[in-house]
Amino acid sequence: MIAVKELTKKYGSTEVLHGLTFSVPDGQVTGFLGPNGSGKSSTMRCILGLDTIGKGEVTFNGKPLSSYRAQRPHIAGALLEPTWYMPSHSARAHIRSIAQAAGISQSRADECLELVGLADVQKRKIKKFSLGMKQRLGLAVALLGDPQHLILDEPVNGLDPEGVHWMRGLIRSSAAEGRAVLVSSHLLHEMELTADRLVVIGKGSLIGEYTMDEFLRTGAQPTIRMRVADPDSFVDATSRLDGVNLTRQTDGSLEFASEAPDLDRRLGELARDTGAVVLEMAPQRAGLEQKFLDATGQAVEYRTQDRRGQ
Ligand SMILES: Nc1ncnc2c1ncn2[C@@H]1O[C@H](COP(=O)(O)OP(=O)(O)OP(=O)(O)O)[C@@H](O)[C@H]1O
Repeated sequence: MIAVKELTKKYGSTEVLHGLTFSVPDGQVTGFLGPNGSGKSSTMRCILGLDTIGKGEVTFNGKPLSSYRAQRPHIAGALLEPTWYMPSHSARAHIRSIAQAAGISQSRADECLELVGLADVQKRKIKKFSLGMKQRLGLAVALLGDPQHLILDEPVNGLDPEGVHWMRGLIRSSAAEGRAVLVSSHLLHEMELTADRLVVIGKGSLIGEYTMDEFLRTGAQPTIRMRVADPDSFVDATSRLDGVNLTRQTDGSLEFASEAPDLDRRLGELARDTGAVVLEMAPQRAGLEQKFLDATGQAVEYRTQDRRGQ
């Protein structure tokens, strides 16, 4: 487990992380979300000891990363941006030199290239690699030490749909094997499919730490969308229901929201009692994107101007 406690970070005299505390438990994927400039990359660099920390501490299984010395590649693997490489080196030369410096066997380096699907192009110069191939190579390097903790900054950047699908599988299986995985992404739908839990930050401060279900449920009224054959008469009948808010949608469907947990049963019984022909009935839940915008609305540093001035 990675534990981040009261982490502060300054660039010059400007403090950009203000006492962040959160954890990245084993066996789960923790998504790391925040608007642009909120401090995700800085936090990841501090966790890995690549940037100096102001106050606070970061521990891996209860100990600072610096105390692991030679075992370090087995404790933490990371894919950060930008990945350092020599353009004229082949993928194989690149990963083999890093493996050698870390005391890891050449055969493990080859195995990692295989794992990320680069075995066939291992002799090609990295300068000829696409962004997605460089991401795969960066991941191969992160996996070299078969680390217990994985830290991935925007890992699906530049990947095509097949690559995104593959990366999701790799992240999920890494956690399923017991690793603690911290992953940032701007692709919120992707995060919804990949992460078990979320750490959300804004302007260098923690907004919250949630399970994915908790985050998607918070603040939302249960809502059900219905399509019925004769919406007008069904709308009249719904005046019998207490505490239910109705919104008529432009496509003719009806959206019912209520704090009551038995909204689906009440609507179903009403349809039965009034003989309404139900064409569709489905619970709605706010997606991660809407939840993210709601949670971080006050903490956005760089906001797009709405051209309509609204
Ligand atoms: N090397 C640096 N020197 C000075 N300020 C920096 C440096 N790196 C980051 N910052 C500042 O620290 C703050 C956090 O930046 P950081 O890159 O960590 O955010 P982020 O959440 O990763 O952003 P994004 O989503 O856009 O990648 C920003 O205000 C940024 O301008």
